[in-house]
Amino acid sequence: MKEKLIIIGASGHGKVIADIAIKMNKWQSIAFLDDDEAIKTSMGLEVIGKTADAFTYKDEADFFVAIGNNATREKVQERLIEEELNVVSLIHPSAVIGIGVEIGIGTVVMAGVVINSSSRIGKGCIINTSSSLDHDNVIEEYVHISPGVNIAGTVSVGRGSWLGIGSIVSNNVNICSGCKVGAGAVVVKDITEPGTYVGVPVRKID
Ligand SMILES: CC(=O)SCCNC(=O)CCNC(=O)[C@H](O)C(C)(C)COP(=O)(O)OP(=O)(O)OC[C@H]1O[C@@H](n2cnc3c(N)ncnc32)[C@H](O)[C@@H]1OP(=O)(O)O
Repeated sequence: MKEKLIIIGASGHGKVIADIAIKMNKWQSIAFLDDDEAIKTSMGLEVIGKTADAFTYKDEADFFVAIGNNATREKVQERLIEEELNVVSLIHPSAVIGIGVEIGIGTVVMAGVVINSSSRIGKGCIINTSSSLDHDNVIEEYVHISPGVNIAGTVSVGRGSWLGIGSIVSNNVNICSGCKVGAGAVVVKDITEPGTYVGVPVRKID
C-alpha cells in the first residue's frame, strides 16, 4: 500500500468514494484525476490531472476508479491493471462483511452494506449504500448494486449488470450479464437474456 490514493473521477460518485477512503484512514493524502478541466477541487481535495496522468503516478500512489458507468469503469480499470498500477478496494467502516466473503480489486462496499457469508464479489463492482447481499452470492465483475437493493441467498449477477435502486432479487435466482434492472423491480425468476427489466415481477422493456 502507498501513502497516496488517487481517485479517478471527481463527480458525485467520486465524492462518496473519497469520503469512504478518508474514513478508512489508510492514506496520508488523497487526490482526484478527472478529464473535466473545469473541476479543480472536489470535497476539498485537489484534482491533479486527467485520467491519462495516472501512469505518471504509478510508483507513488494507489488507485481507485470512481466512474459509475459499468462499461467505462471496466475500460479504465482494466487499463490500469494492464499497466500494473496498484488498484485497491474500498470498504466503508460501517459495512458488515461475513466470513468467507471475497471482494475483488477496485470494488467499493459503501456505508451500511451487509454481505453475508461465502459470497464472492468480483473486481470493479459498486456495492452501493445500504444494500444487502445474502449468503453464497456470486456477483461478477463490474456489476453495480444500487442503494437499498436486497439480494437473497445463492443469487448470481452476471458481468456488467446493474441492479437499480431498491430492487429485490429472490433466492436461487441467476441474472445474466448485460442486464439493467429498474428501480424498485422484483426479480423472482432467472433472467437469461440481456436487456432492461422493470416492474413487480419484472418484465423486459428493451
Ligand atoms: C447513488 C445513485 O444515484 S446510484 C443510481 C441509482 N439509480 C437507479 O437505480 C436508476 C434505475 N433506473 C431505472 O429504473 C430506469 O428507469 C431504467 C434503466 C429501468 C430504464 O430507463 P430507460 O431505458 O431510460 O427507460 P424510460 O425512462 O424511457 O422508461 C421506459 C418505460 O418503462 C417505465 N419504467 C422505467 N423505469 C421503471 C421502473 N423502475 N419501474 C417501472 N417502470 C419503469 C417508464 O415509465 C416507461 O414507461 P412508458 O413507456 O409506459 O412511459
